[in-house]
Amino acid sequence: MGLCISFPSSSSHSKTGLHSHASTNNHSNGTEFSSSTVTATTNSSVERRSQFSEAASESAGGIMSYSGQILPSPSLHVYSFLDLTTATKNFKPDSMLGQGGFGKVYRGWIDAKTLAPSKAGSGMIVAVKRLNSESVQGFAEWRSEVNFLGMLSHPNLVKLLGYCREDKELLLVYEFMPKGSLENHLFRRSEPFPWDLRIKIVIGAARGLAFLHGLQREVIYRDFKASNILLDSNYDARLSDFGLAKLGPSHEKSHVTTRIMGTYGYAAPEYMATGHLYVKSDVYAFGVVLLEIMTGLRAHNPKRPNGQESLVDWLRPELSSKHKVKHIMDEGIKGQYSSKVAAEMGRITFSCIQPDPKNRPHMTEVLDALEHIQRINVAQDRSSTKPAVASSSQSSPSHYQYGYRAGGAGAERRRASPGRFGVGKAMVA
Ligand SMILES: Nc1ncnc2c1ncn2[C@@H]1O[C@H](COP(=O)(O)OP(=O)(O)OP(=O)(O)O)[C@@H](O)[C@H]1O
Repeated sequence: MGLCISFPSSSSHSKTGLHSHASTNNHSNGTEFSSSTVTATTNSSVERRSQFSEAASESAGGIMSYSGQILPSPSLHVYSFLDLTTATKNFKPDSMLGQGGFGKVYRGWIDAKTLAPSKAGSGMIVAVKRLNSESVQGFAEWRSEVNFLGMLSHPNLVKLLGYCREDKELLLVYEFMPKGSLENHLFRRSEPFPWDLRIKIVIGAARGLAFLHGLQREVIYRDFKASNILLDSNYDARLSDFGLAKLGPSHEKSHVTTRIMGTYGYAAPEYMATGHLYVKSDVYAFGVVLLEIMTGLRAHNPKRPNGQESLVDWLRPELSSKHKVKHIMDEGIKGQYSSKVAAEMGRITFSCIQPDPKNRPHMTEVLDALEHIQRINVAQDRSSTKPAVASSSQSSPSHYQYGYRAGGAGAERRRASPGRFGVGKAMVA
C-alpha cells in the first residue's frame, strides 16, 4: 500500500519538551534532515532530497569507498502496520529477538522478491524493530535511521529494507542477522568467544566506520558499541542503529556541536565535556570496543569496584606497556594469540582512546593496524608455536583481582548488561 509522509521541520523536534536546554547548532544532523522530504510513492519506492543526497550527487552519482556507496536513489519498502503485524505473527513474544532502549526487535517473514509480508516459515526472515510509542525521542532516531540507512550501502552496514509509520507506530525492517550482536557473544554467553572471531569482527566494523568517515561529507556514527555490531552467518560485522548518526561538519568547521547522547563508557571525553563531536569521537568508541574484546569486560559496569567502573579509566595505563598488556587479556582466550598480538592490540587501542582527538588515528590507519594483527595471528596459528601469553606464568597485579583473578571476564560475561542513563538508550548530560 502507498503512504505519503513528510517529515516535520526541525522546530517541531524541540516541541518534544526533551532536552530543551540543549543546543543543536550542528549543520546537518538527524534534525536537519527534517528539512528534507521523504515521499513514498504508491509502488513503495522512496524518493528523497536532502543535504546528504546533494553531497552524494556532487560526486558523480554515488561515492564508492571501501566497496560501499551512497545510493543515487534509495528504495525502501513502505509497510502498513497490518503488514508487519502479519509478518511477525502479531508481535508474538516468542518471536522477539531482543530489546533496545527504544523498543523491541521481532523476527518476521517477508517474500524475498516483493518484500511483501509472508506467512511465518515462508520467504525470508527479517528483523522488525518496533519503537516504543511513548518514546518522544524515538521519532528522531527512527527518522535518522531511515535517512542514513536508506541512502548508504556497504557490506559492513546492516541493510534497511523498509519502514512503517502509521499513527504513533514507528517500525523499521532490517535484514536478519543470524549471529546476533558482538555484545551477545562477548558478554552474554558462558563460553569465551574465540579470539580470531573477535579480530575478524572488529576488522569488519572498522571497514564500516572507515567508509562512513571517508565519505565526501563524512558521517559521524556516534553510537559505536558492541551491541550495535551485528553479525551475519559468517560473523561478518554490520553496523546497525544510525539513530544518533550525524553528518560531519561542513567547510571550515571542524566539529559538530550537539546534544550529548550516547552510551556510558563509549562516549569520547571531549564530547562529554563540550558536546563537540568529531569523527575522532567514533575512533575513541572504537578503541573502547577494542579494549572490550581484549579483556572480555564491559566498557562500563557500575558493579565493579571503585575506580574500575569505566574500563578505559581503569585499564588505560596498562595499554602503554607491552609487559603489562598481556595481563589484561581475557583469561578465557589464553593460548589463542601471541604476546606480539597482545602488544600490537594494546598499541592501537591506546592510540584510539587518546584524550585529545587530534592524537587519535584515522579509521583507515586503525583498519591497517588490525589487518596487520590478523596476519600475525594467522601466521602464528599456521606455525603452531606456543603463544607466549599462553605459557606466561606471571601473576596479575593485585588491582586486577576483580577482573582477572576473582571471577574475571567469565564472571562478567554471565552478568546482566549495566543499566543505561538518560532517555531510552541515550545518556543525556
Ligand atoms: N537485524 C537484526 N537481526 C537480528 N537481530 C537483531 C537485528 N537488529 C537487532 N537485533 C537484536 O535485537 C537487539 C536489540 O537491538 P536494538 O538495536 O534495538 O538495541 P541495542 O543496540 O541492543 O540497544 P540500544 O538501542 O539501547 O542501543 C540486538 O541486541 C539484537 O540481538
